Amino acid sequence: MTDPHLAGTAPARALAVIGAGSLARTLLAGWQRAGVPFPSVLTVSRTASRAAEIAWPGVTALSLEDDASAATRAVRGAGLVVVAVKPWMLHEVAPRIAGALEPGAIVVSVMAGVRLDTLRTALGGTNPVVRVLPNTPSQVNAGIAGLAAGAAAPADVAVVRDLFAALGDVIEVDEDGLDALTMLSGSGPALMFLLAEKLATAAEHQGFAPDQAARIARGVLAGAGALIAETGDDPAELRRRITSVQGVTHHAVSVLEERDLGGSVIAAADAGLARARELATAPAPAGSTARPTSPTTGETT
Ligand SMILES: NC(=O)C1=CN([C@@H]2O[C@H](COP(=O)(O)OP(=O)(O)OC[C@H]3O[C@@H](n4cnc5c(N)ncnc54)[C@H](OP(=O)(O)O)[C@@H]3O)[C@@H](O)[C@H]2O)C=CC1
Ligand SMILES: O=C(O)[C@@H]1CCC=N1
Repeated sequence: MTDPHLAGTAPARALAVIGAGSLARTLLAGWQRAGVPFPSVLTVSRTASRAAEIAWPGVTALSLEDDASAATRAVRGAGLVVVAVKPWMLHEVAPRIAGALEPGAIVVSVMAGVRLDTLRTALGGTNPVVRVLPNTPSQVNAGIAGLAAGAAAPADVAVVRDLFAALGDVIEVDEDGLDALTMLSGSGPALMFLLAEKLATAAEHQGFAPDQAARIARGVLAGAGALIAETGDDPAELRRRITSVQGVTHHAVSVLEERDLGGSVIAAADAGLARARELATAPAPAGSTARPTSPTTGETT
């Protein structure tokens, strides 16, 4: 009889997460919040300090620093394996897990850019592999994820779809669509947070104390998000309701339009798409082992 931890629906499967960084923690927090009852959850990080950060109740956190065979141990007995390391770490992770994957275990890659062909080859070519591109609001079950199924069997795709549906919306696309979604929905929350940061800076520029400026920015972003989520109304319509003829909003928005906000966002989307495509083959960027590298762009590593 098939071990129930290796087959069936997502909640029935033992889960291994390779990587314990920002996205791994986001996903685990979202699944815990949604009450997805995995029979067991193991994570693997490079360092013991990172493992300590994710050793939550119900999570066994292993590290390569403590145990060089941690990745192999984690995937043995797992019916679901989520690979959540930086794209340029795949070459180091794949040899550790390829030979240890259980027959039929579904591998979910959340790595930006890395193509299904590359993943299948690196992992030995026998396990089903599905790519998913989640975002950090998944932590509060308000995420949006792209899913590219490739050649995976419909039953396996359904398991992965259900898993990410617990974290929010799931859009099924081909791999080119997934590369585009990497910036649009994967990085999208960062654009919104950047806008909130700029709003706080503008508030300070106009004389508000830093704590008041932060409250203003947070309140505006949270309030606008709640309004669009709860009403389901079109963002253009919600904006119109704020914009009086020749009023304050009209004047403020005109400044952004004159400076081509729309063109800037399209250019940002194009730059993100180009980088996602580059990540398919790119080596690690310089300084990528130290984190954070930049207070301006705020990379995690
Ligand atoms: N952050 C986001 O919003 C999104 C990220 N992604 C993708 O998710 C992936 C992870 O991103 P993110 O979580 O932000 O990155 P982080 O740098 O925060 O996390 C990467 C994790 O990988 C671990 N790691 C590195 N090498 C190994 C190894 N050989 N074996 C096991 N674990 C290892 C690191 O361990 P240690 O900390 O100990 O070094 C760290 O815990 C990336 O591929 C990214 O493209 C996709 C969508 C959104
Ligand atoms: O910045 C990155 O590369 C990852 C993918 C999308 C969001 N974070």
